[in-house]
Formats: sequence, structure tokens, C-alpha cells
Amino acid sequence: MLEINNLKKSFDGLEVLKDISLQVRQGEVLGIIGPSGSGKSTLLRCATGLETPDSGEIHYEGTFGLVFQNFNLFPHYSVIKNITDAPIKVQKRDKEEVFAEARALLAKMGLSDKEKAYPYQLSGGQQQRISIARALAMNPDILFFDEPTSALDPELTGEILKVIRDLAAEHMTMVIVTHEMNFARNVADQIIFMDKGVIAQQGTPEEVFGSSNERMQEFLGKLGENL
Ligand SMILES: Nc1ncnc2c1ncn2[C@@H]1O[C@H](COP(=O)(O)OP(=O)(O)OP(=O)(O)O)[C@@H](O)[C@H]1O
Repeated sequence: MLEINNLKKSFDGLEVLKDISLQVRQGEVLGIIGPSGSGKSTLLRCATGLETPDSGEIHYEGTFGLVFQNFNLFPHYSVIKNITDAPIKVQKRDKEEVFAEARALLAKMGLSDKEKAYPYQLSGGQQQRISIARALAMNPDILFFDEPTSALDPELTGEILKVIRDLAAEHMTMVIVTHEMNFARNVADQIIFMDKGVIAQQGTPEEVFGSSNERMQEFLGKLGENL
């Protein structure tokens, strides 16, 4: 579904991605964890074409959706227009069909009553659920999340993690950069621990979190996570 080979990226002489290769199979959830500055967002931005890699290959099948840390909704569009705009204008799909699908997505997110609201009238958790609905409205084959809960208060984090967990249960293929270790452990099939631009540890959650990799344990210790 997604394959990255020998990806390299530097900014002003700083090698941020040093030689990254990975694979995500259909229906699989990849969790990307690691210290601040290790290159996680840059990897996601290269994988989704927001950043041009210096070298390496990126292959994926179908289309992808992207969910950002700061929601990135259009502030001057209503909720329903945020969700329906790209499927109608970019994908040129039938308007009525798109609206019906958008309303079904809103219902799924528990936000049917917010159809006419504007982003500023919503909580961060609600905005992020709209942003997930917007990504899903494009019928993506793979969904990328860049720290989807880090802009949210702790009490709003759970509702987003639940939405992502439900998508995983429906076998949505996903790549998730996250600082939520328990969530990563529970939802991911495969974990990558990034450190200083390289994949320092890779495997199932049990393998990665259970590893004796010193930098990994130091990282978990700093987060105060008990796994
Ligand atoms: N556009 C850019 N120009 C210059 N340097 C950049 C740019 N984007 C990222 N960097 C640098 O690349 C390094 C990796 O950044 P990146 O955002 O990928 O890390 P990260 O692991 O996602 O960190 P965090 O967990 O804090 O989001 C950092 O040193 C950062 O300053």
C-alpha cells in the first residue's frame, strides 16, 4: 500500500532523514514515535508530497488523506462546506451524493447538529473530528495523521483517539505520528521509533516498547509512560 525506500532529506546542511525505508500493508496501522526533532513530521511531509525529498522513492496505491495537528479547517467555510468542497471541486463528484456522504460522516463523528457551524464555534476536539471527516470524504486508501491530539486539552484527546481506534477496527490503513504511547501501543500493528533521522527501532508494539534500546527507554522515561 505504501512503500518508502532510502528516503533522505536535509535542511540547510542538517540531515533530518538519513536513509528511511518502510512499508505499510493494506489495513495496517503504522505508529511513528520518537523524540522532538527526530524527523517524524518531515517523514510524513515527504511521504505526502508536502516536502520534496533529496533522494529516495515513495510509492503508494490510490489516494491519501491528511490530518494535521492544528486541524487546518477553512475558517470562512461552514462545517459541511469544509467536508464537501474538495470531493465536489477536486474530485468532481456528484453534489448530492457527496452531501449525503458528508452527513453520514458527521453522524459517525457525533456532530450532525454542527453542519452549519463555523470552525471557530467548535471545540478543538470537534474541529479535529471535522478534519478527520473531511479527510474521509475523499475516500482515501490511506490516512496520515501528524500528532492529531497534541493541540488538544487532555480531556478532548480521548474523543479523537476513539475515532482513530474505530477507523483501525474498520481496517483503515493509517500512518500516525503520535506522542500518545499507550494509544500507539494499542492501535498500531507496527511501530517505528525515530531517533536523529534514523529508524532506531522497528517492529510490533511489544517488540519496540519491550526493547532494551537505551534511547527508546530514555524517551519513554522522559514521557513518564508506564508500559
Ligand atoms: N522547513 C524546515 N526548514 C528547516 N529545518 C526544518 C524544517 N522542517 C523541519 N526542520 C528541522 O528538521 C528537524 C526535524 O524536524 P521534525 O519536525 O521532522 O521533527 P519531529 O520529530 O516531527 O519533532 P516534533 O515531535 O517536535 O514535532 C528539526 O531539527 C527541525 O528544526
